[in-house]
Amino acid sequence: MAATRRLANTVAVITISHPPVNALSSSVRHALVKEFGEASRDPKVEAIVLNGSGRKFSAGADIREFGTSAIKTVSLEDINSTIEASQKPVVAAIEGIALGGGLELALACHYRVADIQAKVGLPEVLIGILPAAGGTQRLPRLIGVPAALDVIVRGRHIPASEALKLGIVDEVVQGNALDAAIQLARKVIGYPLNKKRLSTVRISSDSNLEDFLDTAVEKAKKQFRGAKAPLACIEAVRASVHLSYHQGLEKERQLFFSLWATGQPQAQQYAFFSEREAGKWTHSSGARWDTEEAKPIRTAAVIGLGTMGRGIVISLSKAKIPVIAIEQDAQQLEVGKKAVNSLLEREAEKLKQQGSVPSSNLGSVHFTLDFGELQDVDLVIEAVYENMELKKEIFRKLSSVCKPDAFLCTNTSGLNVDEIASVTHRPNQVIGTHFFSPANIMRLLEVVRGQQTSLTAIATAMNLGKKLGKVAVLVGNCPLFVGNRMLGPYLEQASYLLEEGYYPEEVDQAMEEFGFAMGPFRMMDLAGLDVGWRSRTEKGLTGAKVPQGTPARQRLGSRYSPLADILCESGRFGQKTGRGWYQYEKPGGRTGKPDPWVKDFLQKYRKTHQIKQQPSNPEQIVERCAFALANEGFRILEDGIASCPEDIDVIYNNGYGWPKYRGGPMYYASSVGLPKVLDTLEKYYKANPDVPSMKPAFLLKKLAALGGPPIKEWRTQVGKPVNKL
Ligand SMILES: CC/C=C/CC(=O)SCCNC(=O)CCNC(=O)[C@H](O)C(C)(C)COP(=O)(O)OP(=O)(O)OC[C@H]1O[C@@H](n2cnc3c(N)ncnc32)[C@H](O)[C@@H]1OP(=O)(O)O
Repeated sequence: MAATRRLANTVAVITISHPPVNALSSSVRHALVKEFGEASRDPKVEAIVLNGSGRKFSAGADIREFGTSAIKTVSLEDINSTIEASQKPVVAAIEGIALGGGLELALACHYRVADIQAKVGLPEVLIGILPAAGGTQRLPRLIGVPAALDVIVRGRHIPASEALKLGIVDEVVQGNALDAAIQLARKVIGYPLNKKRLSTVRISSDSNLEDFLDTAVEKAKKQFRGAKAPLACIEAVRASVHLSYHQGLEKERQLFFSLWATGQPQAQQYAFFSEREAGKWTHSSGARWDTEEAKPIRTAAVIGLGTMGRGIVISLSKAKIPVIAIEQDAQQLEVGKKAVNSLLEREAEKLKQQGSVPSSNLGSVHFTLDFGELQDVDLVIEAVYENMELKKEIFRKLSSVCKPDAFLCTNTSGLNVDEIASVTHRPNQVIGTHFFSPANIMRLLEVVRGQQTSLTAIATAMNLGKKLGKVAVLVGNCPLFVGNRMLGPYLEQASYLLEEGYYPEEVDQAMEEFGFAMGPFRMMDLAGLDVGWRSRTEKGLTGAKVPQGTPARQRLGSRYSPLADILCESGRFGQKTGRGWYQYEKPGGRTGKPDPWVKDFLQKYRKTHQIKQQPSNPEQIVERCAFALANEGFRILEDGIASCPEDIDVIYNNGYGWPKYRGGPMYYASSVGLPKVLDTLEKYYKANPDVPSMKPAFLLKKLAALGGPPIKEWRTQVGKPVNKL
C-alpha cells in the first residue's frame, strides 16, 4: 500500500509508504488523493497529519518516472493545492528527509514539525530540473526571496536546526516528530488557516530585489558554467515576485519542460543513478556487494602527512574513526600535525555552527613516528609519494607490525597494487584506495582490486568509502587505473593542439565552455607539472635515458610532445613555482594569466619543428580532447578494468571536473552518437597514424556497428572484470 491512514482520536494520520525513500510515485500520489479525500470528508476527523514510513518523510518525485507516462497521472501540485485549501489543519511530521517534491508537499501543509536529525531541501537543481510542484513559488513566500534562492539554486540538504532558523519548519523536536505533530494538530483545531496558505501570501517587489536576482544570474552563469537548471530556478523565483501564484506555477511548468528539452536533466539523472549503481559492485567470481560482508573499521592509520595524507586523516576523523597519523621524521610530523589540527579546527567550527558537539562528531587523531603503535588498527592507508621502492618498504613493515586481519591500503594513483602486495605476507588483505586531492573534499574514491585481494577486503574498502561520504568505484589493477589512464590521451591531445597553433588559454577556454571545471593546462598547473615529468623521466621518455639521436617529437615510433618537459627543465612546475603554462602572482599563487614567455616559446618551437598551423576551431578542440578520453574509456571496458561505462562516468564526474550535465565521457559519446565518434577518430587516426591512442577502440567499433545501442546495453558487450598489467 502506497499510503495508509489511521485515526489518533480526532486526528487522521496519513503515512506515505513506499520504501526505501518514500518517493512520490504515481501509486503514492493516487493513494494520497484517496486517503486525503476520505480524511477530509470524515466528520470524525478534525485535523490531519502527514508523515512517511521508515522514519523518512519523502525523497520527492520518483525520478525513474520522469520521461514516462506515469508522471502525467495525478499531478503533485494538484495534491498540494488540495491540501493547502483544506478546511481542516494539516501538519507535516518530518523525519529523516523531506526533499524535492517531499518538501513541496510539506510546504503545502499548514504547519511543519521536524525531528532534530531531519534534513530538508529542494535538490532538484542537482538532477538538472527545478522544483516543479509549487516549490519555487511557495518557498519564497515563506522565507523570502534571497533565502529561498539560496536553498533552491544550491540544492543543499538543510539540517532541521537551520530549517527552523530559516522559517521552513515551525518546530524541531528531539523526540518523536509524529507525536509532536499530532499534538500541534490538536492544538490548532479551529484556528484560522488563511495565513498558513502560502500560495495566498504576497511578495513585495523592489528594485533591490531585481538587482539581487540579476546578480544571482551572473553569479550562477560563472559558477555553474553551461548548466541550465540553476538559471531556470532563478527565473522561476523571479516569477514569484512579479506574477500571481497561479501564473508563477505556469512559469515553473514551462521552465521544467524547456529544461527537459535541453537533455541536461536526462544526463544528470543518469549520473545520479550511476553513482548508486557504482556501490553495487560485482566481481568476476560472481560475488557481489550484497553477498560479501564488510568488516567494521573501528580504528585506522594513515602513513604520510603530505597533502593527500592530511585530507585522508580529516575524512576518517569526520567519519568518527579514530586515526593514528605517522610520518617518517619529527620535523615532517610537526608540519603535518599543525596542518591537520588547523583543518580539524575548521571542521569543529562548522559542527558548532550546525549546533553539533565536535568532540562527539570527530574521531580523535594521534600523531606518532612509531610504527609499533599500529599493531591494533583495523586498517592502514599508506599515502606517501609515488615511489614503488618506498611503498614496498612501508608495506614490508606494515606486514610485520599490523595484526593479521588488518587491511593494508595504498593510496597510489597508478602504481601496481599487486607488486606492492607481493612484499607482504597477506596480499589478500592489500587493496588500492585512490583518493583525489583534496581528499577531505573530493567525493571520488577508486578502489583498486589486486589479483589476490579478498572479497572481504573489497567489501570493506567499498563500505569505508560510503562511510567517508565518498562515491567509491571498484576498478581493476592496470597502470594508472581508470581516471588517470584516460587522462593520458586527453592531455596528449591538449599538447598536440598547442604544437599545432593554439595557446593554453584557448584550449582551456574551449574545455571550460564545454563545462569542465578546469581546462587541461590550468589543471596541470594546479597539480604540478613536475609530477608527470618525474614519471616520464623514470620511464625514459625524457632526460638522460633517452637514446642519442631520438627525434625530439618521437618516442618508440610514436608521436611525442616534449612541451611539458621543456617547461619543467626551465623550472616551470605550475602554481607552486609561480610559472607553468600560465604566470601567477607569486609561487603558490592561484590566479593564472596568459604568459608572454609561453607564447614566445610556442612560436619558436613551431618554427624550429616546422609545424603547420591549423585554422582555429574551438569545436575541434573539444572533439579531439573529449573523444580521446572516451576512446580510452572503451579500451578500459574491453580490458575489464571498469565493469561498465557508468562507472567510468562516475569517476569522471566526481574526480575530474567533467560537467555532470553532460553525464560523463561515455554518456557524452553515446549522446553524440557512436558512429560520429568513430568517424571522427578514424579520420584523425588516418591522418595521424603515429598517434596510437586515437586508433578507434575495438569495442567502439563493435558498438557503432550495432548502431550505437543505449548505454545501459553496452554492459552485455564488454569483457569480464580482470586485472591487466
Ligand atoms: C513534478 C514534480 C517534481 C518534483 C521534483 C522532485 O521531487 S525531483 C526529486 C528530488 N529529490 C531528490 O533529488 C532526492 C534524491 N535522492 C537522494 O538525494 C538520496 O537518495 C537520499 C534520499 C538522500 C537517500 O540517500 P541514501 O544514501 O540513504 O540512499 P541512496 O541514495 O542509495 O538511495 C536509496 C535508493 O532510493 C533511490 N532513490 C532515492 N531518491 C529517489 C527518488 N527521488 N526517486 C526514485 N528513487 C530514488 C535510489 O536510487 C536508491 O535506489 P537503488 O535501487 O538502490 O538505486
